[in-house]
Amino acid sequence: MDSLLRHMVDMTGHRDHTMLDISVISAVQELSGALQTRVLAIASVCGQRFVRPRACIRAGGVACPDEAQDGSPGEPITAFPELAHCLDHHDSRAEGKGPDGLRVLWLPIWFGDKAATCLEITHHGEFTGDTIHMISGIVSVYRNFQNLLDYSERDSLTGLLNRKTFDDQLARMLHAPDAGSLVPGLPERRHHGAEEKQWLAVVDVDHFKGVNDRFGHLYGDEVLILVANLLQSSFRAQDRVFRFGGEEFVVLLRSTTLDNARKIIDRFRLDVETHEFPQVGRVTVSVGFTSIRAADSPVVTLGHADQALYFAKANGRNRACYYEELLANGLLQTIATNDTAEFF
Ligand SMILES: Nc1nc2c(ncn2[C@@H]2O[C@H](COP(=O)(O)OP(=O)(O)OP(=O)(O)O)[C@@H](O)[C@H]2O)c(=O)[nH]1
Repeated sequence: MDSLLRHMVDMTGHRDHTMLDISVISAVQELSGALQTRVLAIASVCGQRFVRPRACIRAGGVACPDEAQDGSPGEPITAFPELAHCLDHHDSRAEGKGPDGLRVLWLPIWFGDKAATCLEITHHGEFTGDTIHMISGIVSVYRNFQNLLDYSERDSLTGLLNRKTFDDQLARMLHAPDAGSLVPGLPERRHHGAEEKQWLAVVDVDHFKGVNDRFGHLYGDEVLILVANLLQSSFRAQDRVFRFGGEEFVVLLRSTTLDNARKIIDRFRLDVETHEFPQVGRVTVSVGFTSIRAADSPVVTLGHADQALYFAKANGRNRACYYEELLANGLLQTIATNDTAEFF
């Protein structure tokens, strides 16, 4: 009992998903006497489900697969038939027996009808009812705590990531390889001769004050929610979309060429322009975007995209402007930036 309490205190003391994962698998590993415990991430890429280990503990040591080393979405779900069946039937757990006689228990972490995470426990012998009961209890605490962490990282109106998580996500993106091109069975998206980079785009709703003034804040909020939905459907799963506050959004685009970044951003701009917003009608957005260089601080990169955004605003709105191009054409000038200055 002491040991269980100690683990509960440890699990609920973290404010970071990776540390929470490690403390959960440490608890399960020790309390169930398992051979191996893993946290598996379940992701859907181009309609296919993949399973990727996010954290793993084996024989007393923690080994955490590093995103920087492993950009692949993982193994296809077909390699885990019992888990696939369990997910399809919304079951709380699945058990399997390996060719070596080892028993495996999978416990998906359900949020409504979605499970993006699963615990996998490998054991010498059969799992007793008591062990399953104890692990299920830990999974419930894990789920509640993951929920709390998610809540603190997301904007309550749109459900997008909030500003607080931006620096962390930017660092992850800079250090992770191109996940999209590593999907097994799918053609690589690389373009011969064209350089793939990471991109940052700042999106701002045009004349949004006018929307609030004419239709009221409730309709203004509705516009923000619909723009957030269009952002999420326009960009890929490996990109990241944030609401920075007010009517301003930021997108991190992972590993693509300038031509593609332009196309994706412009397709989104057009999606907004052609969307029929209830009551409000037509809404447009302006976008400023720039390439992300590891040498630049987040503040400098945001400043560049922001300069391009202001250019778009000052030159007709409802357009996407590329910072480096404006600079090369003499339409913008480099601004000496104090790295510690707050742009937003
Ligand atoms: N409904 C709603 N309005 C918000 C929210 N956050 C900020 N706003 C409003 O967004 C408006 C932003 O207006 P401005 O910064 O003047 O910009 P704009 O009218 O969009 O004009 P341009 O950006 O120059 O095209 C302000 O009226 C804010 O009150 C929110 O969460 N909900």
